[in-house]
Amino acid sequence: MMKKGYLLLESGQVFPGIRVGDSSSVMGEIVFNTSMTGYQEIMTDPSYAGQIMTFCYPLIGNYGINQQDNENAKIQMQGVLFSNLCELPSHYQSIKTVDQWLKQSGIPGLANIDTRAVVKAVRLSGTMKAAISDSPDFAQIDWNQPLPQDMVSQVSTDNIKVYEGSGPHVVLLDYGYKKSMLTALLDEGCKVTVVPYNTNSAAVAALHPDGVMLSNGPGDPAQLQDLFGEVKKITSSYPTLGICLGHQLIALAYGAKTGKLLFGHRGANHPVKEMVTGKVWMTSQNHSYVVAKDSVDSERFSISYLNVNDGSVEGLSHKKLPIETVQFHPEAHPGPDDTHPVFQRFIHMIKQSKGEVTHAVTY
Ligand SMILES: NC(=O)CC[C@H](N)C(=O)O
Repeated sequence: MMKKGYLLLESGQVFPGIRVGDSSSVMGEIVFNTSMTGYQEIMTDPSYAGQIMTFCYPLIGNYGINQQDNENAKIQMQGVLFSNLCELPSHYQSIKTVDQWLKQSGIPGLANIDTRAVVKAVRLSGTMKAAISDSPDFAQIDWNQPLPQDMVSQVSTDNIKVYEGSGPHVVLLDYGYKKSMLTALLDEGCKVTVVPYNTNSAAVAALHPDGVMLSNGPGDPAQLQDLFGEVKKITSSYPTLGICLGHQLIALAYGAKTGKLLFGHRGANHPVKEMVTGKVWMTSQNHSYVVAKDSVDSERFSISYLNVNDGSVEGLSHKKLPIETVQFHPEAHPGPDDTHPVFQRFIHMIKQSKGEVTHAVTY
């Protein structure tokens, strides 16, 4: 029998639904994603740790869950909200339903939620605390309870992992990396060494990298200030690519500030303008925080990409050192991979620094 459940928002609204997945009650920060495809990739993106995620697209689960599309071994989000969740998927690669997967993973969800109304509430009040509960009683929730903190240490790897390749050696600092970032580097022939998020500059140097990449990850980048000093040392020593949280950390390490958007950018069609060419690319995004434009030291960095919708900073380029950063996700999954050349230009930058190529990067 279908069991009732409720989504409660800190702003006071209560939305009835049907319990799916695990039967636990949770609190998290409510966010929404507008992608029309890629629910398995979204649900396994570690940057959602601590959050309750709302799927705007009304039909989820139709092609089931397969063995290929996970971006991380686990679902890291606190909970998930659906409008219409498919119970009978149809796809030759499907091995289970979304509901079965959530149950096995211990993650609670709600289906039959009026997700359009939820998204309108979040757009109005911003990301806020939310709870998934068996009861609609607002007073039973301890709204003062702090949201999960220090999530990067929970989603990062504990040990070093090496992926062989014949090309440049890239050390990937793992703040909760998506598998597709690793795959993008391996597809370009790189050897990749994945290291824990708090690996210091001496330990990175001992691995003799040709370049370093700083991954995406959950939470507020400004709370990771203990890492800024080492991030600055590492990134000033090797050609660097920073993606999403990695981009934010590099900006902070060089003295810029970050702020929080009202409800963030989460979806697969966020337009960004590449400043060098004037071209607009469609990008995949998942973030709440942004680098404050006025805080960027223009002597050192140029803004390489801007968001077309709200003018926010989407990328930085160091004027002297080989450091490139992007707020969007060039690895896609889900979403368009039109910005995959970001990885190719990173590798070009590595080859330039080794003297293997002399011509300038092409756009
Ligand atoms: N995908 C990411 O790396 C997200 C970065 C950061 N947690 C934010 O929300 O802005």
